[in-house]
Amino acid sequence: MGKVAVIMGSTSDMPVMQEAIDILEGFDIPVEVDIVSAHRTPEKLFDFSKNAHERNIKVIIAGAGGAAHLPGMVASMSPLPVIGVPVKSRNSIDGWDSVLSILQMPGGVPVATVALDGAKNAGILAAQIIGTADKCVMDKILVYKEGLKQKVIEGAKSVQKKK
Ligand SMILES: Nc1c(C(=O)O)ncn1[C@@H]1O[C@H](COP(=O)(O)O)[C@@H](O)[C@H]1O
Repeated sequence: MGKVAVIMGSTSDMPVMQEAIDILEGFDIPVEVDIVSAHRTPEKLFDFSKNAHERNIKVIIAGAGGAAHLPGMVASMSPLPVIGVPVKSRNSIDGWDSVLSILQMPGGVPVATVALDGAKNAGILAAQIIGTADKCVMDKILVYKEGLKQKVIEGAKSVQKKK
């Protein structure tokens, strides 16, 4: 099965990005985790982006805060789908700096951007992409979605009883 790479600009992003890792591990998808910064480790960014598709990585999740150039720069150099996670870092402008840096990509270089601190959805989206070529993962996603539905149905029942 193909791997998902979860990269982030700093170790300080880890509490947010861990949610993507947890989701992927829950679906038994192999995950590779690393710290890569467009600003601070540009050579590593170049090497990672140019070679990821040769290492059985199928999707890249990239999270960063502030002037979050990491996801877009990875997308500029890699042929793989890139999911961007805007992280609300310390000293951020309420997270808007990160959201807009990741979301507003020029035509031709897409980054699938999730919500602010939305690493959980990034993990689910990556799993769904892997699931298109792996029936085992697809079955687990169907079970996951059924679980979401049942939770709402049970929640509705408990509210109705209280009426
Ligand atoms: N946005 C970027 C990039 C990048 O885009 O390459 N590298 C680090 N950062 C971000 O800087 C914030 C503060 O980092 P520190 O906590 O290390 O000072 C983090 O949210 C990180 O993602």
